[in-house]
Amino acid sequence: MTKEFKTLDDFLGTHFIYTYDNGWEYEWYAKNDHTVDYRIHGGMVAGRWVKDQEANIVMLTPGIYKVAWTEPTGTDVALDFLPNENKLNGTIFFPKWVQDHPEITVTFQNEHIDLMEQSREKYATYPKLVVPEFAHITYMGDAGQNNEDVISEAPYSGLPDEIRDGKYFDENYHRVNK
Ligand SMILES: C=Cc1ccc(O)cc1
Repeated sequence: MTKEFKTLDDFLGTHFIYTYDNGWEYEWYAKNDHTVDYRIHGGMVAGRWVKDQEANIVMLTPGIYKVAWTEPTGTDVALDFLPNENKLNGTIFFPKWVQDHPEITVTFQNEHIDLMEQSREKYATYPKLVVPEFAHITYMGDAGQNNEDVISEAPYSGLPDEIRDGKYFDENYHRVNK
């Protein structure tokens, strides 16, 4: 993808893969102006995936976007995307229990919201683990808004490469071999 990002509409519907400087690899989709989907390929909670997370999404100035949300786990996230420079800055604020029991969160969260809410009550919130990192964007795709094929299955080894190699989506940004 080579377009220059100027407006909020340029950002909405964009699908990203990026690697944080700490090595954590994330895949994230601006599904619409208030919703995000994502999949985690590397890092403390690799294997986790989420659809239809409500988020606040704004353009700060042409081509620079801020996204923030709070999760059922109690994890808070703030991302600043500079897609024209292939980079972003993200800060993740993990409650202590996610650091202590990451395996509880490594699932398709949408089917386990009750477990996330029970766990955030049962275990410790503090001290939080704050992870502020820059990331390098390794893939950008124009998926269009509300495309349910973008994040539609659990992460697996090699998936980011399939996407980057153009083997995962067809010309209409639908998943191949579905
Ligand atoms: C905890 C979720 C999350 C999703 C995307 C990202 O870049 C950082 C955190």
